[in-house]
Amino acid sequence: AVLDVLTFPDERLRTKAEPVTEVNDDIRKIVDDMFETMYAENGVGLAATQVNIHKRIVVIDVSDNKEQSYVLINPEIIRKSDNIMVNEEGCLSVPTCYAKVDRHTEVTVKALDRDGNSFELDGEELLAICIQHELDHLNGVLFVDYLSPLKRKRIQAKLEKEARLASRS
Ligand SMILES: O=C(O)C[C@@H](Cc1ccccc1)C(=O)SCC(=O)c1ccccc1
Ligand SMILES: [Zn+2]
Repeated sequence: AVLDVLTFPDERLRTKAEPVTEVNDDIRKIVDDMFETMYAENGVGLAATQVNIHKRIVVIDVSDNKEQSYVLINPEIIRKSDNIMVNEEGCLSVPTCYAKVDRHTEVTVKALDRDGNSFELDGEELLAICIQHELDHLNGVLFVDYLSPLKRKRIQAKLEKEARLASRS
């Protein structure tokens, strides 16, 4: 099922997700729903926090033919490059807003897959950015937190105004 994505400044996006204790069919159903939601929203990643499920689960597919998808359960970054790159980021939970964010150019993440097997994934460029962006979500961190308070306020005001207008129509 396509799930509802929480939007900033919804406080539930600030929840710290809990580790998954057992990778079972319930977890696999959440993973399937998260992929369906991510593809429906044209995202390249999605964290369970964004669909109000506070478990450490992330789905990613940065491929352009939807052939290279990853499931990251209880993900941890175990290596990251010293060099940093700046990219304009968006977020399915902060619609219509984009801003420059610093990220490590390369990261290695250790996680469990959908069968509960441990694996390591080495990401560069967009995959590295996405891994860092999604793991932030699991810790209640949004890319707008890296901006100046003034910029963050402007984004909050813009989204709250859009939400008011949307609720009236
Ligand atoms: O809100 C999310 O977590 C999804 C978000 C993750 C993200 C990945 C990489 C950079 C910034 C944010 C997105 O998928 S936003 C859509 C997007 O960034 C993108 C879509 C198509 C091609 C390339 C990037
Ligand atoms: Zn996001």
